[in-house]
Amino acid sequence: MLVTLEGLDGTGKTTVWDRLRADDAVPADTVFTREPTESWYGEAVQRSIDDPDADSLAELFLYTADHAAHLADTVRPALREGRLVVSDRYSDSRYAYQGATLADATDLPDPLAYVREVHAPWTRPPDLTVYLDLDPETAARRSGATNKFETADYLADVQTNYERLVEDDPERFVRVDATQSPETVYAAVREAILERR
Ligand SMILES: Nc1ncnc2c1ncn2[C@@H]1O[C@H](COP(=O)(O)OP(=O)(O)O)[C@@H](O)[C@H]1O
Ligand SMILES: Cc1cn([C@H]2C[C@H](O)[C@@H](COP(=O)(O)OP(=O)(O)O)O2)c(=O)[nH]c1=O
Repeated sequence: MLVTLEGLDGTGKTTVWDRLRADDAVPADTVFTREPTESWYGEAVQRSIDDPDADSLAELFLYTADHAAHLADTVRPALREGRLVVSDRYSDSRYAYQGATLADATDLPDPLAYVREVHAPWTRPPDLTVYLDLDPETAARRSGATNKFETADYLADVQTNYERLVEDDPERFVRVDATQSPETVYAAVREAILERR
């Protein structure tokens, strides 16, 4: 089963992901992974994140290349072995974030739909996506605004895109209110994952 953690920067995804790793109720052979990855593709993505002048379309394809390699070398092999895979960010991050960036930078009529179309023929959709729901102002504050994506204005557009993704696929998503304490958020995520397994 493929579980993904999604939400704006600063919503607590990595906090939850770390706690899951230490949870005895989670199968010991679970694969914990993330996007951007630690590979050289992920390093190329990181260079683009750090470049305020990066071309938005080029950036989409860097993230997408990282996703393709991640699927081939980590996600698909683990799923073939019947293991649980938990990814801190996955393709919905591209649909939501690059959907927002490309809306500003290009004349694409529906950037979110375009990014989904690019993925559709070859990606592996998650079985369950936990969406950590938080207002853009708190998200920007918690994330410390350390990169170009972490401004409340931009995150508001990203949030609108996430809402559209949830609306289009309500059965895949479980929404968790990320304004709650870390303990309460974790308990809700844990229950959602263990229930579906
Ligand atoms: N439920 C929560 N309430 C308040 N602060 C939180 C909560 N979860 C995480 N944090 C804090 O918010 C910051 C961002 O958390 P992090 O897990 O790195 O988010 P993300 O991976 O979604 O960017 C960290 O300082 C973390 O300790
Ligand atoms: C995976 C992914 C991340 N991002 C962005 C979101 C983050 O601002 C940045 C780095 O991701 P990440 O390291 O997960 O940030 P955080 O822990 O703060 O949530 O890359 C995209 O724009 N598209 C993508 O496909």
